[in-house]
Amino acid sequence: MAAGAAGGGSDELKLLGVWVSPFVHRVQVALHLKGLTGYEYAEEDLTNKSDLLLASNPVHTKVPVLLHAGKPVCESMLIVQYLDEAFPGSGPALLPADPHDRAVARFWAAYADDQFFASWIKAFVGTTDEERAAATEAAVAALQKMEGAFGECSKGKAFFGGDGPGYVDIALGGFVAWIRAFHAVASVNLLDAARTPLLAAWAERFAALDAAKEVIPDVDRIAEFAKHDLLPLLQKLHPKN
Ligand SMILES: N[C@@H](CCC(=O)N[C@@H](CS)C(=O)NCC(=O)O)C(=O)O
Repeated sequence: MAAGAAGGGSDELKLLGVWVSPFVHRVQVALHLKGLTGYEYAEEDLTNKSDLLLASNPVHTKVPVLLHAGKPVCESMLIVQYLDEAFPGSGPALLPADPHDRAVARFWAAYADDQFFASWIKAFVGTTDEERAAATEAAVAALQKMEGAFGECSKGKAFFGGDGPGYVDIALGGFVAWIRAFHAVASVNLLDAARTPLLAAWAERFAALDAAKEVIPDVDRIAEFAKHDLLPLLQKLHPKN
């Protein structure tokens, strides 16, 4: 996929992913923003992982993995940082230049995973209504904190990264299509404009980016996956949970 003009050494890039993964979408959006669109994409079957995935990410055996000239980089947000460092001349910098702003951006990107996503996933996999409701509430509370972060990071501009999307936009933006799919499937709008007006407007802007439109699949397709395939897949991958 994603043929197009190979920019700055992107012909040496290979991405191992699955089409529906928000973590893979982060990397695809970052590659697009950097103009590194000539990479090779390999779709994984998580129930039958390729030897390349197992060898490239032996610790977690998860996607995304980015191979650059054959050398693997694992973990979506570490891959985004790597792209900034390995391809400084390609596209805009995704992390801020100022060291303190960078630290703040890394803090909120980690928060999106450790607080927002970690709570929200239980709204999908929770076994009781109470568990799922508590998880949804915790996910909303995390987004309310990120509403405050938006003001701090954007300094009144359109994105966490300022005038254009950056590191935190990619971190949270990777989840926007899934948040919309969750709305469709569970009838819960996590990005309600009454509760988090800045983030609700930001999500519209993020979803309208070419980089997002070109790499992130339709919400309906993700919603179908969430409805029918997510739990069986997770049970197959992690039978003891
Ligand atoms: N923290 C990782 C999370 C990646 C992740 O959870 N990937 C899932 C797909 S969405 C996966 O590969 N799961 C395979 C497994 O659990 O065995 C990142 O940011 O890259």
